[in-house]
Amino acid sequence: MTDHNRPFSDDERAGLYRAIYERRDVRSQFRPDPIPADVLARLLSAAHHAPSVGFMQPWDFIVIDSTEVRQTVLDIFEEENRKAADNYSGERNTQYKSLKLQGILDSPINLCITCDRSRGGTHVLGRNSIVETDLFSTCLAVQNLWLAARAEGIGVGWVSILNQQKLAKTLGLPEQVYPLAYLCLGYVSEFLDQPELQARGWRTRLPIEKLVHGNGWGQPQANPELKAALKKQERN
Ligand SMILES: Cc1cc2c(cc1C)N(C[C@H](O)[C@H](O)[C@H](O)COP(=O)(O)O)c1[nH]c(=O)[nH]c(=O)c1N2
Repeated sequence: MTDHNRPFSDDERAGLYRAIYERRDVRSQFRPDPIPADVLARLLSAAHHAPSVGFMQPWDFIVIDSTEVRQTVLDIFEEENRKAADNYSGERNTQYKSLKLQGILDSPINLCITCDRSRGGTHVLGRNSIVETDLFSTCLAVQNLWLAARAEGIGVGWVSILNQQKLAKTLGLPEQVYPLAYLCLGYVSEFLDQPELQARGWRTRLPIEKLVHGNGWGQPQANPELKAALKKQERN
């Protein structure tokens, strides 16, 4: 057996699940200390090893440390966030406005992960019927980076309350390049033990057994062993 085919040890497996369950979207707990270049390089490499349709690798990574650029993005956020608040009225509006939904200037690095929709030419293997597969692939790069960051003790916060055209212009993106994820990265004072939105009473995690169906939408999952095992998996 070659080395890379060896089974994961119990500790290795536990480490992977720990990163998955203890990963958090971070906005309030960033510390300003810089991320060393070799650590950032490991995160970017983890992202670059995500699966992609037809091995398209449609992503680019724009590493932003300029305060000026980050301030411009924060201004875009503030404008969009004011509009977003209008979706709620009464107590929910007050609650929405009390949420911190970005850490653009609190974090030392912002990272825009883009998707070049034309990479790989006019036809990419596997992207014949579902053209959005390039976007899906780029999301997987985001998740790889997010999990690797957690293992490195680095928090990541995704900021999507942004006008994409204004963001693209700020970053000088070519026409065919889509700003898929705007992320804030930095070491943190703590990782919360549950999603911040749940801790703040906005929304709770849905029970997994309600989300696992049988052989079609809405059909009950009949396997009692799976049902019992899912129940055991429930956590914050
Ligand atoms: C595509 C996308 C976009 C956003 C997010 C996530 C994703 C996947 N999330 C983070 C989101 O609120 C968070 O993931 C959930 O609340 C669950 O919390 P944990 O990630 O488990 O901590 C997020 N958070 C935030 O404060 N501002 C934002 O604009 C966004 N936007």
